[in-house]
Amino acid sequence: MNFTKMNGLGNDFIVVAHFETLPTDAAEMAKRMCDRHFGVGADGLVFILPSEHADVRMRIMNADGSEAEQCGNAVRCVAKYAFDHGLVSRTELTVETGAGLQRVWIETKEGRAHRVKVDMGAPILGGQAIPLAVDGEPIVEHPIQANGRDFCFTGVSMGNPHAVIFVDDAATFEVDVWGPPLEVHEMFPNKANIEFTSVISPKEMTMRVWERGCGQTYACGTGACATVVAGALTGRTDRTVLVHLKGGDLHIEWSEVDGHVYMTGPAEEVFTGHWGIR
Ligand SMILES: N[C@H](CCC[C@H](N)C(=O)O)C(=O)O
Repeated sequence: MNFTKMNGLGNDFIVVAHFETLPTDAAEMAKRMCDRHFGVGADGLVFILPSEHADVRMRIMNADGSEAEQCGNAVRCVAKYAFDHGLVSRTELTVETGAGLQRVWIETKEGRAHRVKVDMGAPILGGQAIPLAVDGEPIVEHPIQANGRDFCFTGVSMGNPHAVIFVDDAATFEVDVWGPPLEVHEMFPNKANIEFTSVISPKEMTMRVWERGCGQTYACGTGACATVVAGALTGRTDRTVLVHLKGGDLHIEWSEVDGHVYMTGPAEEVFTGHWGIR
């Protein structure tokens, strides 16, 4: 099976584009192929499929075999793949995801997709919709305890669940210690992606992330969107913010016009390969 290895700011994916529908063993494929010792190695396995409603459809499996509703970095990679490999000929396209229909705008460089802007839709802020084990809207700075330590989180869904926790210095925070117990906390019926964020200024933040089904990743597009929404909801930031991630920067705008969150960042193709013995 041929695949293409891509990433968005180091959040890396194995991209497969020749299936008509999701393979029945997609979860097992993801676990084997994403393994960084016995497989190709990646945060996720991404399928580009035909769509009746959009130019292409994306379905994404996390490295643990769970399917995610949405993935911002992967949408940028899918858009780049579709443009560079001729699935679409326009620099404006739509990608169908588990969160709905994403409008995408591609900026090219030397004839290839370079930076991609995605309309990630409106954030979902209701407790039951995220989902959280508490109701209300929005859920802002809500107390939560993990392994005896007290935190406060703001709940945001971009189609997938996020808990944004503001800390003094995200770049040095012990993500691998506190991410795991929070990911599976009973507050999150479908588990959650956990963002640890520090504010540099109203227009700049640093974020690190423990992703549901993957662990700490170099970047999380939906997480960066959730982080800016939480920053604005808590009065810490404006609605247009540059988010510094481990793998690089994302430009995020939570529009006051349509209430949608717009994410702009790079997408990269690194190599192609063949899975299985020829
Ligand atoms: N692990 C996430 C999916 C990938 C999200 C992230 N890689 C992004 O760029 O948005 C989840 O289970 O919701």
